Amino acid sequence: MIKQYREIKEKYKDYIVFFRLGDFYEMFFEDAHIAAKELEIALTSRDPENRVPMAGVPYHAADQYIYKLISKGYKVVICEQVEDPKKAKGIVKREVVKIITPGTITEINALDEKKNNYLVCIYREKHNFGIAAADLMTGEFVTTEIQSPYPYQELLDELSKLEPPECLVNISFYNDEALQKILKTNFNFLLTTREDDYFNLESAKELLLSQFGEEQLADIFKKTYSVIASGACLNYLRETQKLTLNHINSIKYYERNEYMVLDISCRKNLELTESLADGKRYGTLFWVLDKTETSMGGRTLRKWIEQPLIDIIKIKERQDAVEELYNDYFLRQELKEQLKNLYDLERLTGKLVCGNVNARDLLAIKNTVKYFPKIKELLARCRTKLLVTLHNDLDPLNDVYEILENSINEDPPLSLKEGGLIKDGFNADIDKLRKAATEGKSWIAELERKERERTGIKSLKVGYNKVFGYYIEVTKANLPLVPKDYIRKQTLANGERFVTEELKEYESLILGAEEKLLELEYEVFCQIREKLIAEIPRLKKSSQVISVLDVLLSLAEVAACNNYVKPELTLNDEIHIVEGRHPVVELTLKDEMFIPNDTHIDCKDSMISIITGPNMAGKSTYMRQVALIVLMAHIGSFVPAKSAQIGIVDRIFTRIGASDNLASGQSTFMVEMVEVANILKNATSKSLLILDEIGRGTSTYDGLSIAWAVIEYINKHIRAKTLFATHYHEITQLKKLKGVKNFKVLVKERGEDIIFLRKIVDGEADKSYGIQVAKLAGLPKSVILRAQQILEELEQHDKSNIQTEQIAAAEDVASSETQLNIESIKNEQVIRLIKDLDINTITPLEALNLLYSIKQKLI
Ligand SMILES: Nc1ncnc2c1ncn2[C@@H]1O[C@H](COP(=O)(O)OP(=O)(O)OP(=O)(O)O)[C@@H](O)[C@H]1O
Repeated sequence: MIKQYREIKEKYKDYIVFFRLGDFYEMFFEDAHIAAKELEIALTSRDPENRVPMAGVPYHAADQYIYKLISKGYKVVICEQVEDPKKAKGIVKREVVKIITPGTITEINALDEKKNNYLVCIYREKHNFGIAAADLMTGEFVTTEIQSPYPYQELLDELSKLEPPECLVNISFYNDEALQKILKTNFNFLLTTREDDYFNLESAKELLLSQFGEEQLADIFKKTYSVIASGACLNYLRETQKLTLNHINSIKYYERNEYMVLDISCRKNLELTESLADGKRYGTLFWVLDKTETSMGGRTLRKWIEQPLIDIIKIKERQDAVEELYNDYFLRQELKEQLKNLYDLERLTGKLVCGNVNARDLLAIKNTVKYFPKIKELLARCRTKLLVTLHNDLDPLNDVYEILENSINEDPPLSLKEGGLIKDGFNADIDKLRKAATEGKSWIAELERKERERTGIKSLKVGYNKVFGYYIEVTKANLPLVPKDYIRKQTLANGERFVTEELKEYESLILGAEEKLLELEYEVFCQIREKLIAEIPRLKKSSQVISVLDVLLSLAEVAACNNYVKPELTLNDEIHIVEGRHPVVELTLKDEMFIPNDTHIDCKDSMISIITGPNMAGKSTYMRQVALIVLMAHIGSFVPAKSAQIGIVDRIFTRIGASDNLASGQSTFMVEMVEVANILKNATSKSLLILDEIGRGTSTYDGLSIAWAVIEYINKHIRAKTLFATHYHEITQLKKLKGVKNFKVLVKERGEDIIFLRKIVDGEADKSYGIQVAKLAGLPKSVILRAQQILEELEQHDKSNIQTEQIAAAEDVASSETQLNIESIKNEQVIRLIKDLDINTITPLEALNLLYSIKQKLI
């Protein structure tokens, strides 16, 4: 066994080998050490001398252990026991049946159902990147390309959208240390590498053709880098997956400019799907908007949030559908009631194609499609375009329901080899077998009764032995009564044994019934599965309809529960929000009421809002709220406001807070500047910029100058709608520029304390109130007092500096006088030199030297 293990390990060096042994998976040597440490399980040994360290996990609980290892970046190979045909019966060998890496997890139950699990493949050639992403569970396969002089940022943006657990890259890409560092510091995925020749255009084309067919590929084949990445991605899947990849049957090329661009820091800062605090869902926009009933709806909503639309027509279609569901309370609740019953049809369909569905999965499919006719009936009441399309596209799948309803047992076992899968009445042979197996004995008793009656032999009995099987025994005295159709089998001392055609037929049924029943049930199950596989395109289409419907219902429900309003979308580059609120903060505030605020920005007179105000006043909340409202409007959602007019925005950029990125070797300030540089490089007049305290990571004057220059640059060159929060009060002087306006957050002073009013009004703040905020935060009294003292001294110092400046200015005047005195001194020295001069005796050389000396004195 250890020999087999070593052989497999030799081939799969970087993997943890799960070796099946009866009811356990065992791991040996180094794998055992890793498993014991990472899974917190006991490390034992296989032999008494402790030479073979071993760790084991139970077979039925293996999923969760595998998931734990995979989420820590390990790769796993599963080996199952199979009979070795070359060896004597009973001897088993182990075969690799599955390779699991973070991007190719297919059946792990512990996975987040509301998240796609992509294997992403990146092919890089100079500044060109091909990206392909496959989700094995849903069968989704998408690809795109990046070709730009500044591709790193765009690559990061794309990856942050896909959030893959594993990335396959070509080796020369991997060898680029700078890029590798950027990837490693920004993401937590497993980087898998393959040699460059793995990324080959010609073999990629061949592979793609065999997977997707010519029709789908005509346009994609024009995108060389996409083709190479897609081919390598597919190759890797084939390499790692023993199961079929038939469910990956469509490929989509997406243009990145179909969606609003949200860069990586924007996704993080706005806490779209993961909170800044702990990476969890609580406190994010997704958390607020997710009232979906199905996992597939949850995944779709997540995608909508991560990819807001920019096509106003498509957004309005979504909005109108949300509005209809918002207005019709009863329809909404009735539809939600239906959706509550549905299973994850998208993933079930994925499993179906992989060929690894069990009877319970088929039952789940049946119990999902069962509700489709009712959902379709409810949708028939809708009038808006998108809901009408959903109604038309929803296939009620009555035939699929019928097949499953008639065939699959209500409570089938997990295993496909234990029987109990198929309902009575579906297949006559199964019925017979089952009857024979379960009712064999009573059938024999019944036969005995029937034969006694027919022959009139009261002592006739049906018996069984291993040599002849079932027989009819008649005593000597009764032999004349034996009917003609009895076939003699054996003569005994006091009687004879017979068989009949009917008995022989039933005997074979009874004897092999159990075994045959299991075989036949499995066969019939496979036939039903094949029938369903043929219906996969219909199943897929309907699950897409349900996902979209679920999201629309969720958006309508959230809008109704949280008092949102339908924003008016425009193409006029203006944003007007009346009484806007932060969708997350308003739900998480405990003791305070959320104070709404207005926003009016455009590309002309109100292009840049400079917002000043004390710490904790609500500047960041306000700016994030504007960005979130704009983003929500672009996904088709209603927004937390009294009214809103939102002009279509191509990108939202945020630079918020100082996030240390020590692992990348970059200081806080450096990170900040890289982000600002990215914004200035990529923002357009259609973008929304949220800039919070730019420049605070360096000395006051440097920071102030940078902030100042950035605003001037945006105002002059980019002309993007901008919200700019700052503590540098000097910046407010920029209001003299056309398009720049000052706002402040109101606070009220009460004695030494301040009260936050959270209201944004025109004008500039006059004070920072930093010490009052520190006091609120609970800094020791002595520290607060000392801080106040220092502040006073500094302010005093500032005042005396001003006085010093005045004195200095006066001294300037004085020094100009001093300069005059020096002139006269110099003149005196020159006069003394000339006074001793005798014009008759001086040689030409002496005259020259004297002239030089005079010059020296005068300069
Ligand atoms: N409009 C509002 N209504 C009610 N509470 C609010 C509002 N805005 C902000 N808050 C509360 O005030 C807290 C601080 O707000 P925020 O972080 O936006 O302040 P800030 O001005 O950006 O502070 P700093 O300058 O220190 O970063 C928030 O966590 C929130 O609890």
